[in-house]
Amino acid sequence: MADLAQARGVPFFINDRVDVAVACGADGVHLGQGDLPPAWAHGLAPGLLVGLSTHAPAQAIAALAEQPAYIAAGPVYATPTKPGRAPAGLAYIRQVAALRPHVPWYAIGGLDAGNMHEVLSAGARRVAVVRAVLDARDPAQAAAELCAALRPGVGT
Ligand SMILES: Cc1ncc(COP(=O)(O)OP(=O)(O)O)c(N)n1
Ligand SMILES: Cc1nc(C(=O)O)sc1CCOP(=O)(O)O
Repeated sequence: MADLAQARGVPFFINDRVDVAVACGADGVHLGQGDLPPAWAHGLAPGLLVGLSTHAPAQAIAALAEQPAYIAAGPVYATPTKPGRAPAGLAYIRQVAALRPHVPWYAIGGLDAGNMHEVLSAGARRVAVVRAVLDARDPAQAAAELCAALRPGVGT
């Protein structure tokens, strides 16, 4: 996977596991609130990029102080991919946008081409999705529709 991503110029992140990220030559590791603290990841693997999940304004502020490569903000909507996790809502997206993060940030959770305009209106410019692509009958078509919804007017 690392080789495939590198050949296409796509950053390759491993979820949760710093050791696996280092072992496979990944560009970075994604850490949730219950995972290894980001400072530990930086200490254990100084060259490794670190992405961070956040679910509330205080977490976003703390995450942005940890030299992240990016942060994720969500879940915007309740999603079966994260059962039991309370939605942070569009209000949280507005709050993160108001922080004017100095690194890329991604809205996540319950997003698809049909509701993309809502997170765009709330200030997000990047999104991460699971079901919108993985559950689609035609994942390539679904990805193209997401790109079109994310950048209205581009390519039309
Ligand atoms: C951008 C992005 N967000 C979330 C994840 C994975 O998150 P997960 O480990 O399922 O949950 P958290 O504990 O991080 O909230 C990811 N890989 N990338
Ligand atoms: C992996 C993940 N992280 C979230 C967070 O809020 O940090 S929500 C989420 C699930 C996203 O899946 P779907 O696009 O199917 O809703």
